[in-house]
Amino acid sequence: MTTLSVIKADVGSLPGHVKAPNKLINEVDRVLEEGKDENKITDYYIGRCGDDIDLIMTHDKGKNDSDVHELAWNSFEEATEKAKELGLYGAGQDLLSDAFSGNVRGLGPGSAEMEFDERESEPFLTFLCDKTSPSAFNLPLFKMFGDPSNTAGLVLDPSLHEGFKFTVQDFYEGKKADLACPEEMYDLLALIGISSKFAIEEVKKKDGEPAASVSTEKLNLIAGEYVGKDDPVAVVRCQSGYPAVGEALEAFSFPHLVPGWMRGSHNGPLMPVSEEEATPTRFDGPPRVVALGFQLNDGKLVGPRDLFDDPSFDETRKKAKKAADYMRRHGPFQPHLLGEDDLEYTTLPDVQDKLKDRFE
Ligand SMILES: O=P(O)(O)OC[C@H]1O[C@](O)(COP(=O)(O)O)[C@@H](O)[C@@H]1O
Ligand SMILES: [Mg+2]
Repeated sequence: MTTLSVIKADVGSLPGHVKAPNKLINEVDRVLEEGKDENKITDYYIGRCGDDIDLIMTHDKGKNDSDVHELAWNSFEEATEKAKELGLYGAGQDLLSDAFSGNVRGLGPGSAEMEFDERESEPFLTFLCDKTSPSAFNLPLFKMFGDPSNTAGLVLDPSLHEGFKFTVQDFYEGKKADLACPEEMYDLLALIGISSKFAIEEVKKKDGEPAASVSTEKLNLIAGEYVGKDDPVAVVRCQSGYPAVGEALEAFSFPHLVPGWMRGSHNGPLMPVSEEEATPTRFDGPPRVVALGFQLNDGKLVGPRDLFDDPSFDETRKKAKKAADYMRRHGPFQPHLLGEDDLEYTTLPDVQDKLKDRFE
């Protein structure tokens, strides 16, 4: 069996929250290379989206393996030291604990993992986001795995025709439910449309084979205060029984509104960009998503191909820029400003606290 572990964290960037510089990537690279030499992991690629560093790792140790998670944690710690040395902004921001214990879950970094027997040919995609929340994947994952107007294979290909199972997480209650699509599509949509409360955590085939996995850690809920956005990652298997690469990418052709952007407090369009252009600038955004495509070959990573680095996504980017203009015109008003539930873990309640006594 091969395990795919994508573990990410923001441990410092420049200037402000724009981009994790190469000097941090070099630190992470050194630690992962050592881990590879010591057979802790089989292979790795270091991706980047804005101020977030995304470790795409393969191994045979299963999900939540403490050696693999510790390796990721150590690499982020080394990068934090470098960030401090360079005086970068937000050095060590997502390392919410002083020490590693067992697994990165609950300690700050986000992780999306899946374990499977490699098919004869195993294409998969990783989607890396900045300035948004895990629920940003609700709409595109529904489109990929549940919507025949996006994924033609759901209608045309007998190996997809059965549909998929979605695991939905209520991130305030910490509980999960499995819903089958197409049978329970309306129930599924009744939940995942509420992006302030529910996030898709996994998608599986009806026989339980993994299809997609999302990092659903909510940093603010872990820390109990605003400590930056969760900036999630997702892994999606493609072809032969799964959405084709182009069907998975098509789900991002509409720049839908997602929570995040400036101060994690605004709705804005999710803009698909190349790794090179994953540098959120305007109003710290708009929120970005990068798509890296790989083939797995006996646990080794072949690739990546930077998939949104393509003119067919120019119109989406244009639309995102128009939507960004339109949303910005609302200034501090909703619906540009997030709904009340989402704002609870931002810095706004501190301001509102001061005004409590003014109400009679
Ligand atoms: O100035 P501070 O305290 O870092 O907080 C504001 C910053 O937080 C952010 O929301 C952080 O974004 P990230 O989650 O990508 O780190 C930025 O938009 C904003 O500049
Ligand atoms: Mg970020």
